[in-house]
Amino acid sequence: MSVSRIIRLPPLPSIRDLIKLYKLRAMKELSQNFLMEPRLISRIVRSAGSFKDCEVCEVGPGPGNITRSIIQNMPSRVLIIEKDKRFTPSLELLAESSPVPLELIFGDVMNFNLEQMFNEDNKMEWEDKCPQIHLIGNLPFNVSTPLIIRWLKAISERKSAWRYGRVRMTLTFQKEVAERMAAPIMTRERSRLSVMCQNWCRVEHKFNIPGKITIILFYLM
Ligand SMILES: C[S@@+](CC[C@H](N)C(=O)[O-])C[C@H]1O[C@@H](n2cnc3c(N)ncnc32)[C@H](O)[C@@H]1O
Repeated sequence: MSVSRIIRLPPLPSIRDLIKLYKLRAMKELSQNFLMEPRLISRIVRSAGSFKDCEVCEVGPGPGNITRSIIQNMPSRVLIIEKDKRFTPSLELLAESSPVPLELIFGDVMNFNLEQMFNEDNKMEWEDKCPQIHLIGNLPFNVSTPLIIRWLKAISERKSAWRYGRVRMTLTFQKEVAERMAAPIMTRERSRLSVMCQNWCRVEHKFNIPGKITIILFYLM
């Protein structure tokens, strides 16, 4: 007998319907832009690897489209950090129907310390295997680059989420920025950003999304 590896969510209105119902227009001034294609969303989540029994923290869930797919991949717990309170009803609805604990935090991820956010039982020694914790997010470009620089500093100090060990991250970046992050030595794209990222992480370019977005998985060295 084959066992399904995807959790089925109870029937929920589609994200498209929720956006209409709660008038969640993407605000261009906040660089908001929602991914609507289910196959693309599930490809992003799959590219992060297995979430089974992991604590997953998603930054910038918006109406919750990536969040739904994360939940379906059987994590032990999901934390979401969102700046824009307009998404409250849509995210609360998802939290109510989620078969795994889903905790909403409203705030700016740039001011957020992930030091106490995860289960102490998931803590690993740095040299040991990666902990069952994953960070994921499709953030606006004006946030994702300063955020990764901030997180690289936290990694170097083994602070914030990296107090729990070599926590993996799957994030989206503007294509040109991603190319610089992943650039091998002696290439045109090689830059200070390449050195900073690759000093601390194994940078894996996963795939490009039409519209100049690139998915990058960071494994820590
Ligand atoms: C590009 S949209 C992506 C929405 C959704 N995850 C998707 O992929 O369709 C970025 C999301 O990040 C949120 N956001 C932007 N800046 C943020 C910040 N500093 N802290 C937390 N969330 C932020 C926005 O409100 C928005 O919901």
